[in-house]
Amino acid sequence: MSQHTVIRRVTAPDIRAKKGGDKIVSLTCYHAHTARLVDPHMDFLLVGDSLGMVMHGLETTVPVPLDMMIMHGAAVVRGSRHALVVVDMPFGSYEESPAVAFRNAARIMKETGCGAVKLEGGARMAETVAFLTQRGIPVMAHIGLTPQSVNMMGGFKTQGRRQEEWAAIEADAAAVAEAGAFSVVLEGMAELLAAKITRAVPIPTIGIGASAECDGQILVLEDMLGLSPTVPKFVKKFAELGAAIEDAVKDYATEVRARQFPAKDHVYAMAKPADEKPRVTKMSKTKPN
Ligand SMILES: Nc1nc(=O)c2c([nH]1)NC[C@@H]1CN(c3ccc(C(=O)N[C@@H](CCC(=O)O)C(=O)O)cc3)CN21
Ligand SMILES: CC(C)C(=O)C(=O)O
Ligand SMILES: [Mg+2]
Repeated sequence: MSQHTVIRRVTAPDIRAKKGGDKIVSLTCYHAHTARLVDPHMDFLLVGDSLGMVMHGLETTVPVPLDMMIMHGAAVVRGSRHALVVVDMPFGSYEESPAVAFRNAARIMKETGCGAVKLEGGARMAETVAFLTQRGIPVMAHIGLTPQSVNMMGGFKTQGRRQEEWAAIEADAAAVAEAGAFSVVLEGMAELLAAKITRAVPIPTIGIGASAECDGQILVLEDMLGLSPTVPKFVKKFAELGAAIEDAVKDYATEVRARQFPAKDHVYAMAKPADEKPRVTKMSKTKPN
């Protein structure tokens, strides 16, 4: 074998094949440097439209433009090499018709190099899911709490906590599976409903606020790292990076004001007269990619 082992990226069919097997693990990822760190440990990376809220300070995902998804999607593809990259289709880029959805999904695939797209909606989007998958675009569906419908739901509200809501959500899951989605995100729904859907559909379910009964799990990276100012109840913080960043920033400010930084190690001396070649300054690398 050569020194550089060729790593084949995870594909949408690889994820599909995990139904009922090993857990599928994923996180959202919005840019290249976090992708590099997260990628080796994930089955897929989602460039979620939550990036509009998390990275750009928007109040909902509704205003997120297609170009924003493409710019961050391309960065995540460049920063990763193992995991499947899935890019969210933003509000307004796919609902109008299957043809519009195909045009925009194709742009996302061509301009980012991602391996699949995700869109929100169940039965009402099934025709579009079929249209895209029949034309070469793997689709992850997303049902339950669908944040792009926040203005119809009257807030980010947990779904399926009353039995009478179940039939419609179960029908959504069945419809996107039948239409050819390779997996489906179940967001913000009662545990018993997520369990029932996971048993019923032939494609893997990816839970967020939907219990451990799903075939896989996803969280927003910044939420589990402790970087988001507020998080939904379903988030567990695996680190407190917000506090760590604040500590580092305070230390920097203190040292600059105390004239302790920059110190000797951080400054350039004059070139010696004998030096002919101009010196090339390289940024130090912490880890080879
Ligand atoms: N940072 C971040 N994390 C997310 O998980 C996330 C986003 N942003 N933006 C897009 C959607 C919106 N999401 C949200 C946002 C808020 C709640 C929330 O406040 N839930 C309430 C329960 C509300 C109810 O059931 O009535 C909670 O207490 O957790 C849930 C999901 C999930 N997604
Ligand atoms: C929360 C996940 C599933 C998502 O759609 C996003 O981050 O936009
Ligand atoms: Mg999303």
